[in-house]
Amino acid sequence: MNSGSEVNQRIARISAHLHPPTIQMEGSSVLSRASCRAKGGAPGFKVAILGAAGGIGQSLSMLVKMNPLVSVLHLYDVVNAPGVTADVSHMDTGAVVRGFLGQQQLENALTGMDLVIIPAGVPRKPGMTRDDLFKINAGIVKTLCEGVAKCCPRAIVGLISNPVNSTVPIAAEVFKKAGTFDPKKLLGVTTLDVVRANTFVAEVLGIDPREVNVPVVGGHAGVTILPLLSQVKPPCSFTPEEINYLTDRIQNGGTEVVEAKAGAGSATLSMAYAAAKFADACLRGLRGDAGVIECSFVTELPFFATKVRLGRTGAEEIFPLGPLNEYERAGLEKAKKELAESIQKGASFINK
Ligand SMILES: NC(=O)C1=CN([C@@H]2O[C@H](COP(=O)(O)OP(=O)(O)OC[C@H]3O[C@@H](n4cnc5c(N)ncnc54)[C@H](O)[C@@H]3O)[C@@H](O)[C@H]2O)C=CC1
Ligand SMILES: O=C([O-])CC(=O)C(=O)O
Repeated sequence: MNSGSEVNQRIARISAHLHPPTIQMEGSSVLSRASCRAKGGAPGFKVAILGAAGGIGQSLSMLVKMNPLVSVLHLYDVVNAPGVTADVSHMDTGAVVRGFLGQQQLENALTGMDLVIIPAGVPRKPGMTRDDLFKINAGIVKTLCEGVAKCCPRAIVGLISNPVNSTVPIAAEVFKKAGTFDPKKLLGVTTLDVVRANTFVAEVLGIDPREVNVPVVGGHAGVTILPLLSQVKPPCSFTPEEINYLTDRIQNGGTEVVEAKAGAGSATLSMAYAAAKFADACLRGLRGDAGVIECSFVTELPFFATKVRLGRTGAEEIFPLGPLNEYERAGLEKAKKELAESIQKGASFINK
């Protein structure tokens, strides 16, 4: 007969096999990475996602884990990081995944990163504007960017947290204060506006969205989102009704999702897809690929989403808007006015 303690020991041994310690949570006592032969270190880039357990963060973590350019993926959140890390780490793709939970692990999450994507923060509910999120998200972005300034000041930062028109200026001021500001490295993620514009234009034209490229400039809220329908590729023309319909749908795409979700948040899946595209473009730029061109909210001009060329040092070239028609020029004036207020609001949050 086995004694009770022998049985317990056998159960412990068996369960150690059933639950091998592969969840690489920072500071976890059950970890024994040292006992594994894999040491990481494969060629590739190191990417951190801050807010990885959220609606965007989870899908984005999965998509970034699938990117062959990524060798190390750090998943940070203030809740549920262990679960998401365990889950994503079982995918048989190259990137080594490590999880980080809570503020005391932020610095370890950020150290050595090449690219930091930030979808941390609260999303909208029906009836809210993106600006209504400022109160909560401004402080979250400030804290996370202070971490970036301290631990990976040379990383490219892709800011998703809303209101982007104000959170990017907040990040810029945090980096300026820390003496680490590099305008090439700070980008607001507006890719979802381009993704939506491509989809809606393709629908109107009856063509494949993968063949369409719509530049969307300005900012990321309402009238500040300015699709340049006169510069669509492949070249095409629209009726005035089509232009009104498309401009309105692209500018209000976020609200369309918020209302359809009826209180359960805002766009997460299409946003994760867009952010994964954005991250891939940044990494191709860092690798030195030629001709990586994306629309993104940059801090020069100052603060404006426009076409940029991504390279080894970030947004290396900012393209002019190109010829605008009268409709677009009027839209630009409206966008500039609202943008100026949002930028000012973000900057003065830091320089109060
Ligand atoms: N730029 C864009 O095009 C888009 C931006 N967004 C914005 O992205 C943000 C996130 O949206 P969802 O993922 O749907 O929200 P969510 O609520 O599902 O997830 C947010 C995550 O952030 C985490 N978080 C909160 N405070 C944090 C902190 N101090 N440090 C680290 N993580 C923290 C939460 O624990 C949560 O897991 C929102 O502000 C939303 O408005 C959403 C869609 C598109
Ligand atoms: O609309 C929102 O609140 C989320 C967002 O930025 C978008 O979907 O474009």
